[in-house]
Amino acid sequence: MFARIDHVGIAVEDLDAAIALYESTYGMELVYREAVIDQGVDAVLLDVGENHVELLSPLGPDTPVGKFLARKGPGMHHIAYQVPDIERALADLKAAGMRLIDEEFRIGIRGSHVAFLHPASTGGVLTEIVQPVDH
Ligand SMILES: CC[C@@H](C(=O)O)C(=O)SCCNC(=O)CCNC(=O)[C@H](O)C(C)(C)COP(=O)(O)OP(=O)(O)OC[C@H]1O[C@@H](n2cnc3c(N)ncnc32)[C@H](O)[C@@H]1OP(=O)(O)O
Ligand SMILES: [Co+2]
Repeated sequence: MFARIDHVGIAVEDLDAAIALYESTYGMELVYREAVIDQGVDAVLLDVGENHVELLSPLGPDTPVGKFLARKGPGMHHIAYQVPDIERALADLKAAGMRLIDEEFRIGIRGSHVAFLHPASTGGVLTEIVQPVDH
């Protein structure tokens, strides 16, 4: 079902400080930045080979990442798998008994089509599926 890991999402308090760590210390290249209002985050993508690290800082306390930071502090927030057909993947995952947060895809970073599975049905890992769009 999953083609590959698309990105790992990491919740941070201070986006610019985190970018400095990943760029200067790890030598990763920042390739994209966007405030994704629908998800309540300011987000960046950094290249790691063919995959990405996605750094996320909340646009407010009552957002998924804002609540996560208040509860757990900074750290790994989600894993995202690439799928070739997100509507098909959502139907298959629902049929397999997975708890979907999103019954239909939403628009994620860089215009990608994204949807989340609830951590209660994934062994505690917030899981995103992503169908990238061509640029
Ligand atoms: C940049 C855009 C996009 C992309 O293109 O890549 C993104 O990645 S956006 C990323 C931010 N958006 C989201 O996370 C959307 C999906 N998340 C949600 O809808 C919610 O966060 C949630 C998972 C449904 C939880 O919301 P809520 O129930 O309101 O939060 P609580 O704080 O009450 O927690 C309930 C329950 O869930 C556990 N939890 C919460 N977040 C995570 C997490 N990231 N990983 C694992 N578990 C998580 C939390 O610990 C609670 O557990 P219990 O205490 O056992 O009930
Ligand atoms: Co993500």
